[in-house]
Amino acid sequence: MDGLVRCSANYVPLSPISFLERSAMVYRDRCSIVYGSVRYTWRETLERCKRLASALTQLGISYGDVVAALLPNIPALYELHFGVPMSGAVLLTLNIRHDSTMLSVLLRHSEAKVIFVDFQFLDIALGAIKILSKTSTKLPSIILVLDQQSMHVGGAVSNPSNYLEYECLLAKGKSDFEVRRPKDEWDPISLNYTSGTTSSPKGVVYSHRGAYLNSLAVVLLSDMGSTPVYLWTVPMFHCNGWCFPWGVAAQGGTSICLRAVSAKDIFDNIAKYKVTHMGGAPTVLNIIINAPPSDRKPITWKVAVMTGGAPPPSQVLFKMEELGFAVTHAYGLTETYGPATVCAWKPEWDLLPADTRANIKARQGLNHLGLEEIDVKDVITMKSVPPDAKTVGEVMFRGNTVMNGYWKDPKATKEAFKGGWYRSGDLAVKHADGYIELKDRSKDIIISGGENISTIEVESVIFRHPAVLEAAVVGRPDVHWGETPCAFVTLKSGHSTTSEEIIKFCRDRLTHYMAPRTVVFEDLPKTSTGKTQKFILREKAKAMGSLSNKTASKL
Ligand SMILES: Nc1ncnc2c1ncn2[C@@H]1O[C@H](COP(=O)(O)OP(=O)(O)OP(=O)(O)O)[C@@H](O)[C@H]1O
Repeated sequence: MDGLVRCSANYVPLSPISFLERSAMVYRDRCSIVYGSVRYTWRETLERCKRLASALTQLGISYGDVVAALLPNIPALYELHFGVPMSGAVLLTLNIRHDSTMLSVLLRHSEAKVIFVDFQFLDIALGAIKILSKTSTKLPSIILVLDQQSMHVGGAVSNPSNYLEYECLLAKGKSDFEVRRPKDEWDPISLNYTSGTTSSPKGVVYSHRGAYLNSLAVVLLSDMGSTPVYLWTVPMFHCNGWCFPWGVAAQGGTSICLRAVSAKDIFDNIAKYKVTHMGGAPTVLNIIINAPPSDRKPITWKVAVMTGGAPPPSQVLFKMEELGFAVTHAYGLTETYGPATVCAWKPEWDLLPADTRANIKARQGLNHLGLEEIDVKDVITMKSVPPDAKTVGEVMFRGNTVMNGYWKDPKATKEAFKGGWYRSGDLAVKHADGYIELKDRSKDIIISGGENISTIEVESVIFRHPAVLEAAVVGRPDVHWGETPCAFVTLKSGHSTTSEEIIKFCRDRLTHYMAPRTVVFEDLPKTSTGKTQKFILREKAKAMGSLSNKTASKL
């Protein structure tokens, strides 16, 4: 249209940096971060983040450089979510459960210039740098985070090799540093490697714009008003803590940081700080509902919990509500900045029986406000599947909260966006109300005698058995059926059962071909983001050999 202009008065690149700047004005003397006896206000957090950004530029960090962090959920990691982008750089949050070899692969691939290392993980980081040094001369500089709080609690923490220490680095920075804003809102703000559940981790690039939009979307979908109290039970290294470091800042909330997560810590901190919001994969919910009575404290106000990252069994949702938590179910991938859908709750469902409500809530729902569209499509024709709750297709996403692409991997990026949609690799059905329900990851689905078996469906039935703590189902190769369902089950402490009983329990509730034919009792291997590593279980099932060789092929 004639006469209209895009200029600095009406167009500013979106960036979550502005959330912090605003909160430092609006909520200046309110508490931003609590970590044991450490406390900051929003004014102090802005000042510390500016000092951090300034100090990084003094180290030679500039636009587009990667700055890595190997830190648990402590204040430094929260500050890096702002300080690094304020220096123009890209934040890479590394999984603290990686070993030196994996870390060296990610540091090489990302070309990180600096790495912030928690004192607990220094040996792992040094191991990674040693491996890197065999093939590269460009090694990241280490900034050691000594963590004052753990020094108080744990006693001796030293800095033997005199690495530059985090607080000393901040002291060198200027508090009046002029923040480097993104030149374009599509500029990268962070780099997140996927969990590596199904293959090697892939480097996913988030933009300032996407981070801004997803942060506001998670605030809205979790009903977060101003000044929430957020308990950090989601790892900030996973999809930037589902965008909550930025989202909580937008609302001037207080972050309660935790170095590690246990049932006791969760209940104690909820009670002590009157927590209003938290999040976690279904494994975290499982920790809560199975907490020993001595660790529990009554929940007498609404604590909103967002769950996602893996399918939450309806039984787990049911028990959480019984304890008084208000659970929101979201679904997404690293490639969608974490949460991308929400099982948006409708008031009329409140009147339904509790188990029906839990079944409804176990569905993954529809796109949140920040995402343009989600669909379940036939991968060949790209047509939407009918909303019949039966036809399975692939979940696909389109919108402003889908990644920019994979870091230094144009081929994989092109492949992921084939057909104009981001292809998730997840299989789902669509219900009559449009809500989607995940059935499996395409790599996990079992095909037995030509029939598809949703492992999520079988697992949710096993979960209902009173002795079962956790369950994962994989395909066991079979000469006759192709595959048969094989369940790996962890029992609750003090409980016992048999394979036959679990099989019968499933056969009473599922069509026979879906019920497991093998049951193994053991602890499930997990990624640090709480996902079961099914590839390890598949290897175990493969090693067992075919059942049909040994028994008559009768389902
Ligand atoms: N609410 C949910 N319900 C069911 N599954 C979920 C939910 N949220 C996430 N997931 C699963 O987690 C996957 C995304 O995981 P993430 O991006 O952390 O890494 P990953 O896919 O496990 O790792 P990799 O791609 O390296 O194998 C989704 O594709 C989906 O299978």
